[in-house]
Amino acid sequence: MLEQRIQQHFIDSADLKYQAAPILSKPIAAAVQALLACVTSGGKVLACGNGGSAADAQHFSAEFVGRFERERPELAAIALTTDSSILTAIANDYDFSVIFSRQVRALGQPGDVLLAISTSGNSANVLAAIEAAHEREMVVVGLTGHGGGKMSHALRDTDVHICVPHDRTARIQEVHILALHCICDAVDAQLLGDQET
Ligand SMILES: O=C(CO)[C@@H](O)[C@H](O)[C@H](O)[C@H](O)COP(=O)(O)O
Ligand SMILES: [Zn+2]
Repeated sequence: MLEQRIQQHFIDSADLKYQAAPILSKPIAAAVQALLACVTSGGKVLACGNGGSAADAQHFSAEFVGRFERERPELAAIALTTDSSILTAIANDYDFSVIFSRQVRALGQPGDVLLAISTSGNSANVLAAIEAAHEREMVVVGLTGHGGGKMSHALRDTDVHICVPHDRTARIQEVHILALHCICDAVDAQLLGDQET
C-alpha cells in the first residue's frame, strides 16, 4: 500500500514532465538567451523564492558560481535567501514582504537578471522583488505553476515566464528544478559548445 503510494508519486511526476516538455521548452530556451545576454555582458543573476523555492534559488546560484556538469569560467549569481543578518534585519525593521526587494534595489543593475521562483506566483516578497527589478531595468525570469497567479500580471513582455501546467506545489517544484538544470546545461552548451553531455 505504502509502496504503491510512493510509486504513484514517481508516475505522476514523470507524467507531468512528459506533458510539460513541449510546453516549457520555448520559455526555458528564452530564459537561456536572457541569462547568456546577462552574463556575457558582465551582468549577474539575483535569485529568490520561499521554502523549497529558496532552496532552488540557492541550488541554481551554486551551479552558476561553481559549476554544473562541465568545467567553465565562473558565472555571477547571488541567492537573496541566504544572509540571515540581512533577512532578519529587513523583516524585523520593515516587513517580510520586502526581504528580497530591498536586496534587489541594493544590488541590481541594468542588464542583470532576477530569477523569481514561486509555485503559486503569489508570494508578496517575490512580487515585490519583481517590481524592484523592473525599477532597476533588470530582466525577470519567473518560475511558477498554478496558472502563474499574480506573477502573470507582474511580468512584462520582455521578461520570461516558465509556468508549470499543474496545481500541486510539490509537482511544480519537481519541474522547476528540472527547468533550472536544463538552463544550466544549455548555458554551458552555448558557452562551450554542445559536444559533451
Ligand atoms: O517546499 C515546499 C512545499 O513542497 C514549501 O516549503 C513551499 O516552498 C513553501 O510553502 C512556500 O512558502 C510556498 O511559496 P510559493 O511557492 O507559493 O511562492
Ligand atoms: Zn517541498
